[in-house]
Amino acid sequence: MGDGAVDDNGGFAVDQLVTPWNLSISSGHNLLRDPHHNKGLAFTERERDAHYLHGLLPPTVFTQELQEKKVMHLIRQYEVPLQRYIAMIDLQERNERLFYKLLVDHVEELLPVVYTPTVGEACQKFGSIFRRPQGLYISLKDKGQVLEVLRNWPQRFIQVIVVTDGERILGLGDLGCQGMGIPVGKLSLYTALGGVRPSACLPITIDVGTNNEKLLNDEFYIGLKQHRARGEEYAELLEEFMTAVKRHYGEKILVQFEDFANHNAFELLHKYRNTHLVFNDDIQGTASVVLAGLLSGLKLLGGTLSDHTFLFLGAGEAGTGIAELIALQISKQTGVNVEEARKKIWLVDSKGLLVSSRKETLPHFKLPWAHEHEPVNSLLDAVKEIKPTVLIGTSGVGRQFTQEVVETMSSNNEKPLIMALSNPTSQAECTAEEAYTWSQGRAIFASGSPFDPVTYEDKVFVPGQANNAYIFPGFGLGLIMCGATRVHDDLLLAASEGLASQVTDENFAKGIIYPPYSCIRTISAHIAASVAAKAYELDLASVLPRPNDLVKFAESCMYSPTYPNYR
Ligand SMILES: NC(=O)C1=CN([C@@H]2O[C@H](COP(=O)(O)OP(=O)(O)OC[C@H]3O[C@@H](n4cnc5c(N)ncnc54)[C@H](OP(=O)(O)O)[C@@H]3O)[C@@H](O)[C@H]2O)C=CC1
Ligand SMILES: CC(=O)C(=O)O
Ligand SMILES: [Mg+2]
Repeated sequence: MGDGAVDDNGGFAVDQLVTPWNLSISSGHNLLRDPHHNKGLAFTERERDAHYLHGLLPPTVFTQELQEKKVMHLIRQYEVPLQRYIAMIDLQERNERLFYKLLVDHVEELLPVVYTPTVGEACQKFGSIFRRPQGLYISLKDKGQVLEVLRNWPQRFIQVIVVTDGERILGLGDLGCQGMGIPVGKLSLYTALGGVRPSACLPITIDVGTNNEKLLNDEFYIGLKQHRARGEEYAELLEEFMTAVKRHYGEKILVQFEDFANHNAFELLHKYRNTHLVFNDDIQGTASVVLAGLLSGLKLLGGTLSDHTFLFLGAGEAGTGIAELIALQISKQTGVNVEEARKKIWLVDSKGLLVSSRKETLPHFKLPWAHEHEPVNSLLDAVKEIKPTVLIGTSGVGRQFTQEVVETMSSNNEKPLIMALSNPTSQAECTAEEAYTWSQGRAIFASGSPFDPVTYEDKVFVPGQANNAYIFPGFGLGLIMCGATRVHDDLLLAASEGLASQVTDENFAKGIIYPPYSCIRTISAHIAASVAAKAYELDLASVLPRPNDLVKFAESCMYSPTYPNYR
């Protein structure tokens, strides 16, 4: 340091270059600031001796259970969901294991906080609640250097990437760079619900601009202030990203595409499904969770899948993805070809029922569903014409299942199965209360975001939560633990069967078609085992020899958030 370099600005002149050095082994103050190793007041006396912590903490020593009780008490005092979300993110950044302990032990209470619906609001207000950056941002400015950007991430051993470009965040539309809340939230579920180690999870947002004018005009917007790149410019950045990911992390890195707009989502899945271990949660994970609900729902409805008629409101990623998996399952069960099986499934988009006379103007992913029929413009008319036994909402638009729609479903069916899958809660096609009331307590109902139980004529109805969060953590764990190299549709069917197998007679007696989230770790282990078993059968697994008991193996692979003892 030369003469004159020192001033009152922290000891350095403002224009002096300084090396941001750090110690490599955490101890003392650094240990308390390291969220991966920090235990806060739970450091024991011995650990405080060994790691120079005396004086840096108040003298009391808490158990992890007491810490957990204290933080839950604190979080419950916040009435505004976003405050709870911020408290949880703060905890994650301060003490990662305590964060996951809370999430594992209070999953039903905290899922709506770190995931839908609150994560939607967090993304909308991301700029104002943004504290420390989470996840990795790759923008158009990084073109030509994506590999170098990946190398900046502190962890080298990564097993799962969840990536978004922010264009279709839940049913909230284009939130650009603020969509980062989604990969962060999804990956915290990978750990809490599926047991994948947090250090092996990498949330990524690809910023190619946004077409959200409000964000473009917001001086505090954190992303690129330009309209979205399309066509070749977009494809080139994604190609560079996918190549760099495989080069840096190897063949078996799982890439989960999340909340891309459908014009890119189908293309990316199609392009990379034969070269990478990729999976689109909105198309495939949603399909698997809904099929599981239908498989278990048949116990209440009666008949086989092929005895039913399905009508969707929304013919995008979720709608056509679910429809295709149902058709595949019907085809496998009955031996009819998939084209024939599709005839039991109808979809309505923003312009009405998909019918053959619209074929000229439909994108490729809707074409298989343009059946022979007169044009039908409204959902209500479609319900009257098609007489579905199952009605599924994947439109991203709230309150489309009107009283008349639900009443028509109920007059055609003793037990109408109604799923309002759109997220967050504001976009649900109907509420649980509406479904039970308008069907006079006869509907079997599930929604994408959670609803509280409803009392109708003195009877309590517990709605199911048909959310891909049931599937992707266990599905990903299954792929990782057997070293799968590609995702095959049969693995999705296996995941559905794994989930459906976890619904108990006690659940059925209450009219529930999904098992409670409180058992999610066991459920995930069964899903993982079912997926891995299928991967071994299809020769897609590379971890050999095949473990005999795949459920036990899955459980043994799961991360535990209990504190370790430090030497
Ligand atoms: N519960 C869960 O696990 C999941 C829920 N979702 C939710 O599903 C919703 C849709 O997602 P996704 O499929 O990816 O979105 P897409 O944008 O791919 O598809 C939306 C579809 O809804 C149609 N639509 C929009 N408005 C209307 C309307 N007023 N009437 C009829 N149809 C309409 C669109 O029609 P058009 O094609 O004509 O534009 C399109 O076909 C989102 O809210 C998302 O949060 C998604 C994945 C998982
Ligand atoms: C749940 C989910 O993936 C979605 O709403 O997009
Ligand atoms: Mg999604």
